[in-house]
Amino acid sequence: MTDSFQSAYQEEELRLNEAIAEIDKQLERLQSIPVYTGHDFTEQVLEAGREDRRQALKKSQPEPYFGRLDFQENGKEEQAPLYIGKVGFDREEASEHPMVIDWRAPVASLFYSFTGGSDPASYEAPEGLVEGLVYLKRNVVIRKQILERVSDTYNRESGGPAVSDEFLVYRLGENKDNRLRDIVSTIQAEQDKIIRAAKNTALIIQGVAGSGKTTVALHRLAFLLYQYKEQVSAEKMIIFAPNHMFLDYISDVLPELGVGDIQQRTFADWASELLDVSMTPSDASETLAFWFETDTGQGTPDINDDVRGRYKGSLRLMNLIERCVEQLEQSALPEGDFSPWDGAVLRRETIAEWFNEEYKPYPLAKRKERVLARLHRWVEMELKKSPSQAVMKERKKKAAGREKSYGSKWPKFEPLVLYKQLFGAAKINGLWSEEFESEIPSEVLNSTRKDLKKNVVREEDLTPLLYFHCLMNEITGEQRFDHIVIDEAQDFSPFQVALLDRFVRGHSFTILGDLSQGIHAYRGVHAWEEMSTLFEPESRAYFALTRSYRSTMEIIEFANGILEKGVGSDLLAVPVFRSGDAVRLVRYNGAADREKDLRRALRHLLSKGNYRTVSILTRTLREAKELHELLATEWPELHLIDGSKQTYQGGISVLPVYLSKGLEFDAVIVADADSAHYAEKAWDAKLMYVGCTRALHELWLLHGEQLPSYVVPEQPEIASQGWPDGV
Ligand SMILES: Nc1ncnc2c1ncn2[C@@H]1O[C@H](COP(=O)(O)OP(=O)(O)OP(=O)(O)O)[C@@H](O)[C@H]1O
Repeated sequence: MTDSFQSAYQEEELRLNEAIAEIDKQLERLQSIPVYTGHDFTEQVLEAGREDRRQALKKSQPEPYFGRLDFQENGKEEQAPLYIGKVGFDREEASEHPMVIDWRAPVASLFYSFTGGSDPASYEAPEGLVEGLVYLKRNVVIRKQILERVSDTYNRESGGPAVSDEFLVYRLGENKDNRLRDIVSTIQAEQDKIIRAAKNTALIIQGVAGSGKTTVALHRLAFLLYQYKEQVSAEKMIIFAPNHMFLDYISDVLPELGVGDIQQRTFADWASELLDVSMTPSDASETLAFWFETDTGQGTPDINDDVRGRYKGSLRLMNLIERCVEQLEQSALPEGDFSPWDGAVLRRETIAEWFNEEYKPYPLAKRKERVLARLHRWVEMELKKSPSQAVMKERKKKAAGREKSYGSKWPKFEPLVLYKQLFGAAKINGLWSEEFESEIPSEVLNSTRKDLKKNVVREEDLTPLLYFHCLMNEITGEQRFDHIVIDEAQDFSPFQVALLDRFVRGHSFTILGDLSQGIHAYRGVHAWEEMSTLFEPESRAYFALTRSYRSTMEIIEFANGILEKGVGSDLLAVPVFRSGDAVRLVRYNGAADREKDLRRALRHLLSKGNYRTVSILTRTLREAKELHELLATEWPELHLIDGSKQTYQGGISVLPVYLSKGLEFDAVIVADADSAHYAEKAWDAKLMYVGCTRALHELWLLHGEQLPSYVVPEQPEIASQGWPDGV
C-alpha cells in the first residue's frame, strides 16, 4: 500500500466509525422512546416520523454511504467533504454539513455529473445554480460496516484529469445473481441526466443493449418520489414491463433504494383488469409461436403496417374509433318524444338539449346515465300532478315500463359490443359497419371478426377496447397515474402510448427501449418518431444512451458487428474499457455432435466455478424444450424458461432467444447460431443481437455448417474459432 492510499484508507475508516457511532446513538435514543399507539393525532404524526427515522437509520447501518465528494462552493473559504449514501441523515448536534447526503439530493448530483477536468462544476439547487470546484471524487465499498475498498476516481491534485472508470470496471466485473441491482454508487453522467429530468415531460430514451435503461428507469422513480414528494406518491406510479418473470427479475431494485408500493405490471394485466375481460390464455404463446417458431432459417414473415399487431397499435385505428364514437354520439339519442303515459309528453328537443348541451362535458356513457336519471325525475314530478292516488299508481306502473323501453333504445356503450360492431362481428346498434369496415385491412378484418364471433379477445385488442372505454367513461382519480414507465418500449405501439397518456398527469412518462432489439416489430414501433410526435415539442425530450455497461469489450464489439452487417444499424454500443475472453465460435458436425458439444461447452463454463448464471439460448421454444430434456440428465438443476414462468431463479437455464430479452447472464451459449436457424434478414440478426448481448463476461456460439454473414467476425482478437486449449 502506498502512503497516500494508507492515509486515505485510515481517514475513511475513522470517518466510518464516526458515522456508525452516530447511527447507533440516534437509533438507541429513538428505540428508547415507547411506541405511541394512542389516538392523539399529533402524537401519531410524531410517532410516524420517528418510525421513518428508525427504518432509515437501520437501512443505513450496514453501509452508511458509498461515495465522497470534496467540493468548495464559490465564495466559501473551505472545501467540504460530502458523503453520499442511499439514505441521508444529519448529526444530532448542530453541524454545517449533514453526516450523509441522500443520493437524490441536488448537491449529490455533482457526484454523478462531474466528469473531471479542472473547470468549475455546478448543480441546480432550489435557490439557483451553485458553482464551485471539485477536489476529490472517491468511491468506498463498505460491507456490513467494514471498509473494504477506497478508490479515488478523481483528484484535483493530480492535475484535474477526467474521472476514471476504474471503480466502475471493478463493479461491472462482479458476477450477477438472479436479480437486477441498484447502481447508486456508479451512476454515470449520461444516466444521471435522465434520472433527474423534470417530472412533467415525456422522456423517450433510445439506449443500446446493456446501457442501463431498466436500471435507470427504476432509479428515476426513486428520484421523482424524493424530489416531488408533495406531488407524487408511489402507489400512483407504474412500470410496464414485458412479462411476469422480468418483473420478478427487477423487483429488488426499488426496495433496495428504499422505495416500495410502486405498481409493476404488464400492460395486458393492467388493461384486462380495467376492462374486466379475460383473454384466451393461449393468446400470447400463439402469437409468439406464429412469429418465432415457424420456418426458422427462412426468416420471419414480412411485416408491414397492415399486419394485425401493427394495425391495431396504429393511430389509424385510434382515429377510426374516434370517428365511430363521434357518429355514435350523433345518433345516440332515440327518435321521437318520450311519453310516460298517454297524455304526457317530454319533447325530444328538451331531451336533446340536456344531452347535447347541458351534459356535453361528460363522456358518453355518463351523459346517457344523466339524461335517463333526469328523465326519471321529470316523470316523478309529473306523477305528483296526478288527480288521485289510484291514477298515480296506474301511471307509475305504465311509466316504469316505458322508461325501460326508452332506455333500451339507446346504444349500449360497452367497449366489447362496440368493438365487435366495428369489425362486423355484431350489429347490435345497427351503425357504421360498412363505411368504417372498408378502412380496415381485409386480413385484419376477417381474422378479428372470426375471433370476436368466438368471443376471443387477444392482447392486441386490449388497446382499442380500452380506448372505446375511455371515450365513453370517465377516468377516475384512482385510475390516474402520477408517472408511467414503459420498459422495452420498442414493443409498444403509438396507440398504446396515446391511450396511456390519458391516464397520466402532465405527460409524465419515461419511455425506454432499443430499436435494435425490436424483435416484436410486428406490433412495436419502427422509429421513435412514431411515439414522440404524440407530444408537443415542449412536453417531450429525447435521450440516447450509447455506452453499454453489461458486457466485456469483446462481446460488445462482436454484437456491434451483427448490428452493422445484419441490421444496417448505426445505433452501435460504446463499451466501457473492460476486457475479457474472446467470443468463442465452435462448429459442430451434425446432430450427434451438437448435443455432445453443447454439453462440453456448458461443462467447461461451469467448471470455472465463478459463474452464477449461465444460459443456453435456442432459436425456438421447441428446441429449448428438447435440449432441456436431454441436458437435465446431467444437470437436474437446469431451468427451462418457457414464457409461463412467474419468477426468475438464476443458475443454469435454457430458453428460446426471444424470451431472453431484458435478462442477463454471466455466460451465454447461443446454440445453433447458423444459417439453418438464423436467416439473412434483419429480424433474425436482431434476434442474434439480443442473444449475444445477454452475456456479461463470456459468450459462446455453437453452430452447424454455415454462419449467417452477420456473425462472421472480422477481427480475430474479438472472436476465436474452435475449442480453447485443454477443453
Ligand atoms: N452505471 C452503472 N454502474 C454499474 N452497472 C451498471 C450501470 N449501468 C448499467 N449497469 C449494469 O448494466 C447491466 C445492464 O443494465 P440494464 O439491464 O438496466 O440495461 P438495459 O439497457 O435495460 O439492457 P437491455 O436493453 O439489453 O436489456 C446491469 O447489470 C446493470 O447493473
